[in-house]
Amino acid sequence: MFEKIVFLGAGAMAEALIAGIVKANIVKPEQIVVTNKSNQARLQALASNYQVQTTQSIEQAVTDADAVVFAMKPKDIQTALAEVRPHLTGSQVLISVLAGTPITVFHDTLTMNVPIIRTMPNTSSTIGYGATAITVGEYVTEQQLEQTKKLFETVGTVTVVEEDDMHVVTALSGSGPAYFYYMVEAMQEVAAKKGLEATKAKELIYQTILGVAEMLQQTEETPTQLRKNITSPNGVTQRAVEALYDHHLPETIEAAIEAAIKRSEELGKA
Ligand SMILES: NC(=O)C1=CN([C@@H]2O[C@H](COP(=O)(O)OP(=O)(O)OC[C@H]3O[C@@H](n4cnc5c(N)ncnc54)[C@H](OP(=O)(O)O)[C@@H]3O)[C@@H](O)[C@H]2O)C=CC1
Ligand SMILES: O=C(O)[C@@H]1CCC=N1
Repeated sequence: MFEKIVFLGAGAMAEALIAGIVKANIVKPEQIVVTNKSNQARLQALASNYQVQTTQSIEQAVTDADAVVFAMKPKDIQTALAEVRPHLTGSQVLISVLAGTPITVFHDTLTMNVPIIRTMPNTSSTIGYGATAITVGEYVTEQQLEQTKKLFETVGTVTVVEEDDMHVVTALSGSGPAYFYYMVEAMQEVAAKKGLEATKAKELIYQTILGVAEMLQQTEETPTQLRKNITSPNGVTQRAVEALYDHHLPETIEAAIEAAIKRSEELGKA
């Protein structure tokens, strides 16, 4: 495994990965170094919560690292690459979690033959249930690829994809958790309107969504069949599903995914 992993960026996604990696105990917290642009309080919070190292010095962070994770917003990548470039020795693998941003942006900006692995994780990595897609750039060694896969496997599943598929992947699994949270929010709001106690609604809804995920994973059934199993002819579910259809659920989902893909493409061109 990597001896020293550096996170450039200390936001939500960095924390999700750090939390999962530390919990999985595959590298020790002291082998993880985190830095950001300026928010000292944020670094202190991560150090205190996960016992990781923090620094404001890019040089100190990057020079002897063997993996450098780029976890800033896409708009900040050019500045970050300019800061990192003088400290690249050729032995670090660069791992990007940036939405939209193609591997060519790294190569073109750095004008160096550095190994780059582009990933699209999601925040469920925090608890080891992440879904990470990865795509491998030129110059990546077999060992660097295996180590990177292993790293992300400690926080969930890893799916290797073509770089062209990264936009749709981002729309499905990168942003995907937000769609389900939104649905849970809406269900909780209706439950409240109907007068069901919030703790009871929460218990029922959370267990329902967990059960759905496990049924999809554990049974051999398709989602269509699983849905049909619940839908008694002329029963309660049928009415609900018809209402979802009448309110254009499939088109709504498609519109959301198309909008996400479009934004991912825009970020890639920016
Ligand atoms: N959140 C998510 O669910 C997912 C996010 N991603 C990707 O992860 C990346 C980060 O997203 P997220 O964590 O949500 O964003 P946040 O805004 O929460 O965090 C961004 C972090 O980047 C830091 N930063 C900015 N510029 C630099 C720099 N030059 N060098 C080092 N650090 C810098 C910021 O520091 P400071 O606070 O000091 O300004 C901050 O810690 C994005 O590219 C996003 O596309 C990918 C998959 C899922
Ligand atoms: O919203 C975003 O841009 C990032 C990418 C996937 C999830 N969050």
